[in-house]
Amino acid sequence: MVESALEVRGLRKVFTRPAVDNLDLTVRAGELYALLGPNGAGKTTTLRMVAGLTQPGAGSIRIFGVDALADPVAAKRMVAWLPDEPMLYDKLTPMEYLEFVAGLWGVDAKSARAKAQELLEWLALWEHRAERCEGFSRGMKQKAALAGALIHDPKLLMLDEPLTGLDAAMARQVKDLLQARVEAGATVILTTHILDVAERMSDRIGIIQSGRLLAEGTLDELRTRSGREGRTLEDVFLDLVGTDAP
Ligand SMILES: Nc1ncnc2c1ncn2[C@@H]1O[C@H](COP(=O)(O)OP(=O)(O)OP(=O)(O)O)[C@@H](O)[C@H]1O
Repeated sequence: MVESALEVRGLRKVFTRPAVDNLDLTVRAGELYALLGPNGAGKTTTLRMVAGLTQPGAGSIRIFGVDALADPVAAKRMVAWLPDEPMLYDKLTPMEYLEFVAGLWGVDAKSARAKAQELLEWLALWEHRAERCEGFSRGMKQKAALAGALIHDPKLLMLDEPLTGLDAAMARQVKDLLQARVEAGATVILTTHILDVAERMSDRIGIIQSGRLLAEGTLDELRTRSGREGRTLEDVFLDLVGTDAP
């Protein structure tokens, strides 16, 4: 049986209204899972609960079998979370930033430097390794933050809108890196409003609306479910959620 990277059951979070409402999700180990939904559907809130950044009102979260609510420290060691507007220590160079983050995770200095070099090369930041991040473009900062999220080799990587605001070349670098992580055995969950990206990159897709799961499966399974064989993910998505833009 394939081990689940993530099992969310009956997850609930209420602010003034329910943002996540009795949500079930299953993400298999080693897949790239796209979590889609209209604005305000509850995607970020869900992933923030999985990352241990906000407490659910009800429900359970298991990460590689570990109960994330009962044992948050063990769960967090396996997880990386990249928000849509990540925070960077601007006064540091990317190399210093990565060494700093690696230190927080207890990665030894030699492995940290090797890993940092590998990530910065992947993301075309190696030639900027000695420059302070404060002079970086938004896309370069986003890539440096992604490298920081990967420095401890998380088994489960969750990214909120990782490609938004990136030009074509930078988006390609990030997509290639994520795909390489999946090929190396990691599990990736990303949210995106760019449905072409979800269509091309993901193994499976979950669509949520008003905090509830509308559908989950491969693109073909979603097509069959919505009676839209041969159609694009955009057609299927709009059918399932109604006319809301993604
Ligand atoms: N800290 C908060 N306080 C109050 N309401 C919140 C808070 N965070 C999120 N919400 C509300 O919860 C709902 C779900 O928001 P969330 O950010 O999870 O949606 P999303 O699917 O990620 O949306 P988007 O695609 O626009 O980023 C929204 O109605 C939002 O206004």
